[in-house]
Order: sequence, then structure tokens, then C-alpha cells
Amino acid sequence: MAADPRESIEQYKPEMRKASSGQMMRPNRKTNGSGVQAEDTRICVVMVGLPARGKSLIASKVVRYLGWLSIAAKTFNVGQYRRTNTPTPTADFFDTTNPEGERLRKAAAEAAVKDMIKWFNNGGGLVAILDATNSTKSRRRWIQERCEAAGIETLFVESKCDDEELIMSNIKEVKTTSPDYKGQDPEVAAQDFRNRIRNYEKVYQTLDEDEADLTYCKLINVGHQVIINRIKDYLQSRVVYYLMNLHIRPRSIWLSRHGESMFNLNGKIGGDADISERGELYARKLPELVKESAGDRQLTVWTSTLKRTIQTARFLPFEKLSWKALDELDSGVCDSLTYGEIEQLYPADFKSRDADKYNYRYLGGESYRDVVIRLEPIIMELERSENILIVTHQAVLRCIYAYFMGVDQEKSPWMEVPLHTLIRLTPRAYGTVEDRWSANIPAVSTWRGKGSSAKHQDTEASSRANSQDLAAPETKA
Ligand SMILES: O=P(O)(O)OC[C@H]1O[C@@](CO)(OP(=O)(O)O)[C@@H](O)[C@@H]1O
Repeated sequence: MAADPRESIEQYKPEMRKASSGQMMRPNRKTNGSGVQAEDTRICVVMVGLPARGKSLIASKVVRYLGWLSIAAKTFNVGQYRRTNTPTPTADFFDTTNPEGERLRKAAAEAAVKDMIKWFNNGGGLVAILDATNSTKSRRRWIQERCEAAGIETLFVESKCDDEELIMSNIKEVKTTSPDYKGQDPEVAAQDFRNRIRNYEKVYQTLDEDEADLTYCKLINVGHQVIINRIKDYLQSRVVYYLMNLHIRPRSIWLSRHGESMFNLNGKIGGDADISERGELYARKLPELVKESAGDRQLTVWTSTLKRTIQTARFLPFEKLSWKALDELDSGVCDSLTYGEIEQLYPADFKSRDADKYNYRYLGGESYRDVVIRLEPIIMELERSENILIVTHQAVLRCIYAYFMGVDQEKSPWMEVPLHTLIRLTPRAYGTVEDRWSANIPAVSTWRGKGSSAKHQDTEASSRANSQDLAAPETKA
């Protein structure tokens, strides 16, 4: 059901780049990134749910996902506003019969909503997430009216969960990470947190027919059942589609570039070359590295459709799937050239790419922004799945890595991703943990720093091409 990536690319407003002598001209985009959404649509995603139902995790994933797609989004966490008034709440603070607690909690919600409206009005972005329990109908109605008056759409997202195991792991996570319980005995903290949940349970009202006029998405035991109501536009449906694909069971994702290719060795980009002898050694060693990192888990291997990834994955004793969407960034007319040749043949373009590598689109090829859009279905599928190992290319790997690690667009195209290295990413409630295994098999470095001349890389590559010594120590190509 994911949008066809090619369609999405076409939906960007084309904008011709300024032509200077020798510079290629082609449409480029710098819109909000959502592709089709009117720029003035603003959505407040209102989280709903008892404490320890994964609301903050869901909120942070939505913000990261939208940011990756260049849709500016921000979370407003009411708890943080409450903590400025009441850093250490008393035992009865969350008791709904305590009027002072009620007053302070409402004041915190008001401050968060006010700041959020200010953020929208100052052009901060398109999507705000109001992260709080918002557990009563009257509170939700109040938020909806405030937003409507400010010209902001509301999308209520309820996380309803009765899976005891999931609740317990959330309680554990909250009591160890929440600033409310900093420095406290974990057992006392857990008990206090359970009392807090009990207080909310007394007044909690799930989204139901009385609120049939609201736009909402109800997630039951994240990933098991989803109920949606009155989804109105493209951006809302995009957020909902993402939420439908989420699960929050513990899992890891494994990533590797293909083994060193003959093109890597010769400093050429793109193409569909075979792997080199050292690349072959990596392919043979990869099963061992995977075993070390994943144990006896049965993985599924995703490769691109290009030879170098398929050859690298061929000794892995798992099911394999080739995705066109995982093919390397298309370098158009520059395909099969070295960086030095590109610098010589297209000097203005070579400079433009360095100036804005994320948005730069090769003539007849792609930009990093284009790659992110075609990778969206991959990300959706990854969110739904468990135990996936992806063998892919430098640029594609950077984009996938940037999604999980929240790396911004300025930095992601410049990240160094070494060959012959297995990366394991483990998403956790508050960020993604990364581990790396090096195969200790030498390979050229295909990394080029911003602004550095490519001539030096070409000289090294050509001396390598004339030499048969493939076991040479690692070199910067
Ligand atoms: O965006 P930059 O840094 O040029 O990196 C992308 C390049 O990486 C390369 C290697 O230089 O990928 P790959 O390892 O798949 O061969 C090129 O084919 C590709 O054009």
C-alpha cells in the first residue's frame, strides 16, 4: 500500500536550478518533503493513553520518520512542562480528586499547547506531537477546540495496551529513565509509578463513538489491531500508515555494504561490477560474522539487484530477497567515472554536489533525497519485520542508517561507512544502539571528504589497477 516511490518523486514541485557555465540543469526540489501536502497544512498529533503504553516511544519514532522525509516535526511533552512547576510530585499529585494536582496538570497542558501554537505560527514545521495521557474526553475536546481556533488539524492517536509483558517492560524503562525518578530506589519508583497508573485508570476514557467526529487512530497492543476514523488528508494518512506498520517488540537490524568491488578498487562509481578477491574473502567470512552477532537467529537477507550485493550474500544460509529499491544511488551521466574524471568533465557539478550533497541530483540520475523517497517502502517493511540483514551500497546504507540513528541531512551523505564491516542496530525506547563487527579484511576506502580534491584518489586507484597485490593494506581511494 506504500506510495509508488517514483510517483512521489514526480509529485515534488520541480524547480529549475540556476545555470552557470558548464553546469547541468535539471529539476531539483526543496519543498516540505511530503510531496503532495499543501504547505499550510498543520497537524497536531495528540497522543492518548495510560502511562507506560509506549506513547513517548511512538511519538519519537513519528518525529524521526517525518524528519527523515524532510517534514519538520516536533514533540511537546506535557510532562516536561509539568516538571518545571512540580519537579518532584507528591504521592497524591496524580490523584484526580486532588484539586491542586488537577490545576497544575491542566496548567502544564495549557503551556504546552500555547508553545506548540507559537511554534506553528513561527513556521516551525508541519506536524506537532502533543505527548501526554490526554485521558479524558473533556481534555481531548479542549485540545481539539484550541487547535481548531488556531487553524491546526488534530489527529488523536491512542495507544491501548493490555499486554502485561509490554506494560511491565515499559514500566521498567520509565522508572530507569524518567527524570521524575532520578536517583530513587527502583523498587520505590516502580511502586509510585504503578500508583500513578491506577489514578489515571480511575478517570481514563477510551476514544469511542461519542467522539466519532474526531480524526483518530487507535492502536491496540501496538501492531495487533488498528481502528481509524475520519482520516482526512495525505499527510494524516501517511502518519497513520506508518503507525499501522509499527511494532515495538525487541529486535535488531543488520546492515553491511557489499564486499569490495572491482569498481571500488579502480575508484569508479556506480556500475554493476563483480566483487574483487578481497570482496570474495569478505563474502566467505560474512556468515561467521553474522553468527557471532546474531547467534542462531534465522535471518532474512535483503540485497539490491546488483551483482556485488548478490555475490556478497551468497554464502549466507538464509532466505534472500533482491530489491530494486536497494540499488545504489543512480549517478546518471557520471556512472562508471572516477571522482577525478567527474571533477574534470563536470567541474561546476562536482562543486555543487559538495555544496549540497543531499539535494544534488546527478544529470539523468538521483540525489540522496530521491533515494530516501524510494527507500520509504523498505523502511515500512523493516518496521513490520524482525531479523533482517541488508546487504547494500554506500549511499543507500547511509540513508537507512540515518533513519534509525536520526542523522540529519547535512551530515548523512558524508558519513563514513567502511567496507567489510557488519553493523547491528538495536532500536530501544530512547534511541538506537549500534554495534560493529569488522571482518579485518583490507579494502579500499571509498570515502571522500567534503571539498577534497579527487585527483589524489584517482592516482592511488590507477596505481592499484596496475598492481596485482590485492592484499595491500587499507588505503584511502
Ligand atoms: O555519494 P557518494 O559519497 O559519492 O557515495 C556513493 C558512491 O558509493 C559507491 C562507491 O564509491 O557505492 P558502491 O560501494 O555500491 O560501489 C559508488 O558506486 C556510489 O556512487
